[in-house]
Amino acid sequence: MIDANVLVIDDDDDILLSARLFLKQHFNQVVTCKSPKEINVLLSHNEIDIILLDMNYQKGASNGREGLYWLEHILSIDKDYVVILMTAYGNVELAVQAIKKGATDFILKPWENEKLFATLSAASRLRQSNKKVKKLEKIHSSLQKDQARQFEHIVGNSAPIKHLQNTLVKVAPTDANVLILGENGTGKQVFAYELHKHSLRKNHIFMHVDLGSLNENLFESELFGYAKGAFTDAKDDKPGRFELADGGTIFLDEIGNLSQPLQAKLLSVLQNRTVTRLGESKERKVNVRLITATNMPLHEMVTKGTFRQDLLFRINTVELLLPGLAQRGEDIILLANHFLHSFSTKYHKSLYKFEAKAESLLLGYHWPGNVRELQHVIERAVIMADGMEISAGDLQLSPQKFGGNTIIQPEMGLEEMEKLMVQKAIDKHKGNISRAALELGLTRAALYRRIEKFDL
Ligand SMILES: Nc1ncnc2c1ncn2[C@@H]1O[C@H](COP(=O)(O)OP(=O)(O)OP(=O)(O)O)[C@@H](O)[C@H]1O
Repeated sequence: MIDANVLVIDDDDDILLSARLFLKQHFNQVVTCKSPKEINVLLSHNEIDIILLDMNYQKGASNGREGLYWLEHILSIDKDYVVILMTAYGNVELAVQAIKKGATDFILKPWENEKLFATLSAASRLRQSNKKVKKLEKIHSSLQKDQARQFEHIVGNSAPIKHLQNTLVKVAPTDANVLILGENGTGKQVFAYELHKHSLRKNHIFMHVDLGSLNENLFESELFGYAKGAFTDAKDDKPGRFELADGGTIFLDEIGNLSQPLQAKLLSVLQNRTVTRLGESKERKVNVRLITATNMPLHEMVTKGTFRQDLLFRINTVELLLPGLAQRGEDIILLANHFLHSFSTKYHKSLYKFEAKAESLLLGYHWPGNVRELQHVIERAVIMADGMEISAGDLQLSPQKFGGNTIIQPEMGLEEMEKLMVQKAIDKHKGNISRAALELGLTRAALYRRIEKFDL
């Protein structure tokens, strides 16, 4: 039994009866009707997959014009309907014309049952694959929407973030290969997606591949695909991520984790702009924009010989270095408020601000896990908090967790803490105001104002 529903439209009762008797043995559901005028109602009430359509309805008519008219009508309702026309010998040319207009096939009357079955089962396979494609298109577009929602925009007002955003706007539409460097949780993925969103490929796919999660065996089959029979489990042909990303952007995350042999394989794909599926010799052209990211020191790794210099040169036409959160002082409260509002909505709370003590704590913390850690801290605090404000206690940041040799304590006031951070940055950079300002996420002028204010 084939899992497809067939609609047969013909003005001849005998034809309808014999079609129904035969098709019922092979197809899920068979609906018949005498007049094409009922098409709208029938299609809106039944899940029809295949339509078997006669070409002439009015008495004595043989020019097939009605069939063409109803064919167009059906395809205007949904272009993915599979329509098969029924025609007498003399009308074969007309049937060919109908195929040009979008019919899938035609069958000659009187039909042989075997031929009718073969035509309809091929049609049902086509319908199934049309449905699959539609479903995948839907998944794709909803994934893209999800991604867009998840990374609505880059939150940040500090000098380094503004500088990065300026660079991003210039680089995004160029198709240049971009390497994003930065510690864990600094927003490398957010920036990669933002680059895609501002590129000329924005309406195509953004394919994120976490290279860190692919072992030596999976790397090639996942990235370049395989042919049926290439290995024991290869039951079907499968395109790799590069082919799937064709026309769009491929984001290779954790590129610093690649072993030397895999670096060589990747380099050859990037140089030739073609991939070869495992078990095949055919080279397939791929047109992708490449963005890579890592938290590993790639330049140092090149010096040590653990990362190929030629691969680095291939991927780093433009480099973006994302600063750690602790070096973007100004952004901490901005991001914290951003997360506060989104988690408040998610957990149906009416929290709208942080108590002053809580803000001081956030500013003084070391943030080794960067923005991701801040996001988790705020999520937990929103869940724990009572009332309208997040208190210092809700944050659950213990003094021991404050990094380095800092002497910042949670009970300090905001001003005191700010003064200490400014002093620390100036000491660390041995009085170099530009570098200290960059670390604090301030302009030089803003840092000078604070130096004056705190009499440093
Ligand atoms: N500037 C930002 N604005 C808004 N959200 C941000 C920003 N930076 C990071 N985030 C959020 O912080 C989390 C971590 O960011 P992301 O995954 O991009 O970091 P990453 O550097 O790619 O991390 P990893 O190296 O661990 O893969 C994400 O949930 C992201 O949405």
